[in-house]
Amino acid sequence: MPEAQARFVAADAPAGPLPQPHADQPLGQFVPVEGSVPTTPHLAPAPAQALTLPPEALEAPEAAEPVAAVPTPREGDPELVQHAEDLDTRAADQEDPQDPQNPQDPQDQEEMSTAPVEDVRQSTGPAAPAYDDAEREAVLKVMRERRDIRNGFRSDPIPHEVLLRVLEAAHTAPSVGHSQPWDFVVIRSAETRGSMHELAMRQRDAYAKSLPKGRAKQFKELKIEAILDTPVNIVVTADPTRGGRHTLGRHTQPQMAPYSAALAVENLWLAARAEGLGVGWVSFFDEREMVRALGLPEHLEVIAYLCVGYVDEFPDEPELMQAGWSKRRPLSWVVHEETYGRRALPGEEPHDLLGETVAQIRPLDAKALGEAWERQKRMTKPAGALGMLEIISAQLSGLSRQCPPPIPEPAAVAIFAGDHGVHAQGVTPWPQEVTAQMVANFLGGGAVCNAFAAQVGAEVCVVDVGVAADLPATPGLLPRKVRAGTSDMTTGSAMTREEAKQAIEVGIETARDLVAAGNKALLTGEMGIANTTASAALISVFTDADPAEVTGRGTGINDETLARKTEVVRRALELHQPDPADPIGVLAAIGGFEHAAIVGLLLGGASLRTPVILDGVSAGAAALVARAIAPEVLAACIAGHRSAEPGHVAALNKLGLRPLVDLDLRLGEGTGALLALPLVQSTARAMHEVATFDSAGVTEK
Ligand SMILES: Cc1cc2ncn([C@H]3O[C@H](COP(=O)(O)O)[C@@H](O)[C@H]3O)c2cc1C
Ligand SMILES: O=C(O)c1cccnc1
Repeated sequence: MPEAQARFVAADAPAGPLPQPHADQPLGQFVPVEGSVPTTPHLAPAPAQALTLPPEALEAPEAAEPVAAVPTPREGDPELVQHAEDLDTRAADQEDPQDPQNPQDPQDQEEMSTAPVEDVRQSTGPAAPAYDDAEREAVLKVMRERRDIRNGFRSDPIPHEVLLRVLEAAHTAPSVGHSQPWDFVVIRSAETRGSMHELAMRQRDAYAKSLPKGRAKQFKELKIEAILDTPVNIVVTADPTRGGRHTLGRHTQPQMAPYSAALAVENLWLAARAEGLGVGWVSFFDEREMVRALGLPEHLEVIAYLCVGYVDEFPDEPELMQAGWSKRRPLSWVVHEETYGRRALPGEEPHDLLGETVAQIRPLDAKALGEAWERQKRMTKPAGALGMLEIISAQLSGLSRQCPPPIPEPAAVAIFAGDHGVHAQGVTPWPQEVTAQMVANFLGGGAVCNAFAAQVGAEVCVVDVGVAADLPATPGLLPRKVRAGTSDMTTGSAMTREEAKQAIEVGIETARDLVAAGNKALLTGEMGIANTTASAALISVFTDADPAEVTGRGTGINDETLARKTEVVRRALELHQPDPADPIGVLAAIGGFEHAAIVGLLLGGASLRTPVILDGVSAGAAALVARAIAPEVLAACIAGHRSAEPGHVAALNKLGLRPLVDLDLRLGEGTGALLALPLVQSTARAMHEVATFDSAGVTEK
């Protein structure tokens, strides 16, 4: 039996002392038949009892919280998120007076600073005093509790003196060369607000049309402006000519004028919060259209259109977070020590992104898993009738620690693109330029993955992790090139170990970005002419299969080229003698940048407890590498489909993953994963929507 799919076997009880697997009741258990993936479910009669995982794949219920020490949340401070573990939970305290990292007086602060400071004037006497605790807390509180408000405005008028204080606060903002480039146009007339509302509605529609379906559904539920609901609207403009041509600090950075005006907006916003006034910043405007509609001088830039009014309440969290549109990024993701990429919070050692990610990967949660099996039993259907999909829904529950699990929508496919030095060995009939050309095609919406993504409502995110050609900046393209293609693995290492790690980190960061942006499922995709050669080499190492068994026809090659490709794989393995116990070494020797990035996407997804649907042979190869780095990564992995490449079958068998779709696809790009997405979503939806025998009054047998 493949190792990992043995995870999903029948057991007596979902929680408590972990039961032994029932060898004779393999519901949904994936049993490979003579080394090939079965095309029909090998389902035994449905067991009456719950299904669960073997002990090693389970996390004891009491250990459901992260093991690593997480700073305790501070009451009334829901917003700060320092570490990834907190992404979905609560914040940590930065200003705990007991915390030696947060000194109270400047003397301590000096002691905490380890950086050598050169040429600093010798200080005499005490430094200027800080605010006292209550004052500082008030300042931090207003920043924490400022909200962008769209809902719950009241029509109560704003007294002049209140509005004046708010505008005065805005007017004290810092500005480039003290140019004070802002103006504030206070709009109260219903007619003007009506015409602004119309402009915004048009842009809202245009934006909605541009969204993937999975997102558009969510967006439809969102209120994006309160132009008509608020008694006062304020237009904040910037005059880029104010102060004359020699404005200090604007010489090389002309954008400093609008930045300054944006700081005035923030001041206004904070002061408004302190007055109990809600502010909503509407950015659904064509700026020039608004300038004309409001009759503003043409040389002004519009920085903000603000809706201001009293509110029923200030929500604890951003409205977009409450709506599941996005998540807050932890502070630890964004603070770098000395150089970009050396992430460390003050007082902490810089942490390694890969190590940190691996440390956060946990097995499926036993409690949620048990609840899922219980719920499956109570749903109005014969036990086990949803076959493999019951297993997936239980996996989603265990992964998210929630039953029913969140419906994995919206979803995004990350297509990692890279080129391959081994292309020089004549392993594919296609020229290398096709990689870059297909990237352009993905971005233009003309590839198969685009059609499938549109059909299932997923976002397409293209990442250049190693394309040979320089790619022009294009919306939707993430430029993350580690190097312009790997080296030829038959003559040396494809990548250095450092490059392989860098590409893994690209994948981790892609997972972080997509999950923080609100995606609830990630899909793997790739583009790289010759990458099936690297996939075959990786799979051979991790499955111990002979290159002849796992090297396939890729884009479609004749027997002669297949024989050459197989020999190329064999030669590379002989040259490097890769050691599967050193997965990053293997990846560096014979992998591709896109394989490494997929490894990172899998690890990143697992660390964020977000399901990752695997596509074809390159994803299978990458999953083998990821599993060798962190075995529990499989908790997040769902095999989307089975590709026609023989290596893919070997990889899935070794991983113990059973594919959801089996249609002889041999394309890549994420196409197989995209086709599987609705199946994964359906199973979660069933958990939410299907009635139980009790609730529907259906008699049980
Ligand atoms: C037009 C075209 C579109 C593709 N889309 C995905 N692939 C797929 O084929 C390539 C790997 O096959 P091999 O190892 O044989 O070169 C990868 O780019 C993979 O994504 C394509 C290949 C081509 C030619
Ligand atoms: O199935 C795949 O993943 C595949 C097959 C051929 C070429 N590229 C990818």
